[in-house]
Amino acid sequence: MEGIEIKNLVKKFRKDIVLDDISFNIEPEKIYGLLGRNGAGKSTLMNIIADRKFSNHGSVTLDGITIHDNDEQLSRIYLTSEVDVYPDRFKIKDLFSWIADIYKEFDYDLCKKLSSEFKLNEDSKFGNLSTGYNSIVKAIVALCVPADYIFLDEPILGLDAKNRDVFYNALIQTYSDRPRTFVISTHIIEEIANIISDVIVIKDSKVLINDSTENILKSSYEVTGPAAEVDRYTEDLNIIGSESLGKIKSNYIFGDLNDKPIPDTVTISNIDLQKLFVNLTDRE
Ligand SMILES: Nc1ncnc2c1ncn2[C@@H]1O[C@H](COP(=O)(O)OP(=O)(O)OP(=O)(O)O)[C@@H](O)[C@H]1O
Repeated sequence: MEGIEIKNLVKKFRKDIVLDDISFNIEPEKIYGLLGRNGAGKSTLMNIIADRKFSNHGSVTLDGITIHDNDEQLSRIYLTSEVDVYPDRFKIKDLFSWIADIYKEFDYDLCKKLSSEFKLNEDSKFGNLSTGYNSIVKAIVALCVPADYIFLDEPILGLDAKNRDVFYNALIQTYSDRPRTFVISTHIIEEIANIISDVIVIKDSKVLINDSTENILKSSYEVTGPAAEVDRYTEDLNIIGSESLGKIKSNYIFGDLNDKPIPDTVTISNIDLQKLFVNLTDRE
């Protein structure tokens, strides 16, 4: 199989099972949103895929070959670090040249271009960067390394609205210039909904969803109307949440609608990814 294949992965911290026998694939040339509540296991999963943390069981392969202790396969995977791996005293411009020396095909031109778009002061020392600029430096590096599978762990943490826009545009541009896979974990779902081609949702230590954004949105509905009629229409459906305002009720559905005739008083509309996520991950 082409791409990253995660098979029967188990990760425990002492007795806590963070990832419970999960299996799924990450395909070439797609932009994934990796979603999950705080503590769901997104960072842990990305660190295992990048071979920085070990699993208790299971395997991760890239194009059918194990990534574990395999430098050749690992050179095709890049994960932005949540811990600060760069020396504090490094000036940003020296940091960029240093990284360009390590990665022979590092896109130095793009790096310089992004640095200017983000108005990054390359004379600053890494250790003195603000939270936002710390994220920006890591994101710039991630967009310029020559890897085929790039994992960005909360890349927009601390970025202001303008710089989040710069980041999204840079991502779209570099992807269209050189399609490769990006896996982005974030809590700001409404902003990436239009960028990601696919969505992975982790809940209760399992992969709840791994599907195209298009398919997911096509199967997500809000059914609104008088409570009794809404409940009657949706009784056989996969209700993931509901809201009421007086006698009017909305039931949120994920999955197929039934063939029953839709009552005149009931309206059905699609819901956005953010609303779907909140309802799906809110349930016990
Ligand atoms: N080194 C560790 N030792 C013990 N428990 C850990 C360790 N690392 C992570 N955990 C636990 O594993 C779970 C998953 O953590 P992880 O950081 O992967 O979640 P996340 O989905 O990235 O969360 P967030 O969105 O809050 O960043 C959490 O309950 C966390 O406390």
